[in-house]
This record gives sequence, structure tokens and C-alpha cells, in this order.
Amino acid sequence: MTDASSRAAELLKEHRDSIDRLDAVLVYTLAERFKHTQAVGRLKAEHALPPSDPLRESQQIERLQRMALDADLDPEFAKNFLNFIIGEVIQHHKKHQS
Ligand SMILES: C=C(O[C@@H]1C=C(C(=O)O)C=C[C@H]1O)C(=O)O
Repeated sequence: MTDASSRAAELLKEHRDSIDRLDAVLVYTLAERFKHTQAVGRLKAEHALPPSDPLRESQQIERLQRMALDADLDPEFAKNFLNFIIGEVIQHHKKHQS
């Protein structure tokens, strides 16, 4: 192995270690978020509130897109990602109500 290729292998490993740590943060963060949304779902079911709240969703999407721009993340990706998660949450809320 040349010096250049062993340095490349070292850098690849460092990046992958960081990716693994960040993936763990994502999974634990998502799990914590779902715990809160499940609690919201139970509250909504107990108080006959609708599963989705479009005003709150649009405020969140706006906020997330501002943060994404600040963080140098594609705001369109951030929007799609949050919409995907919210879609899952609403399905959970509908189950609470059935
Ligand atoms: C969690 C809630 O329920 C739904 C899910 C949301 C979310 O995952 O962020 C936001 C709004 C609602 O459509 C809520 O009303 O706060």
C-alpha cells in the first residue's frame, strides 16, 4: 500500500466512524421524538382532537427550512424528511383513535 492509499484508508475510516456516531444520534433522537408524539397522540385521542394539525405542521416546516439553510443542508430535503416523519406520526395518531 502506498502512503497515499493508506492515508485515504485512514480518512475513510475516520469519516465512517463519524457517520456511525451520527446515525446513532439520529436513531436515538427519532426514538425520543416518537415518544413525545405518541404521548400527544394519546392526549388527542382522550380529548377527541384531530390527528393532524396542518397549521402546526406548516410552522414546523418553515422553521426546519430556516434551520436547514443556516446549517447548510438542502431545505427541500429537510422539508421532505420532516413531512415523511409527520406522515408516520399521523398514522400512529389515527391508530390511537380507532
Ligand atoms: C405531534 C403532533 O401531531 C401531528 C404531528 C406533528 C409532528 O410530528 O410534528 C405535527 C403536527 C400534527 O399534525 C402535534 O399536533 O403536535
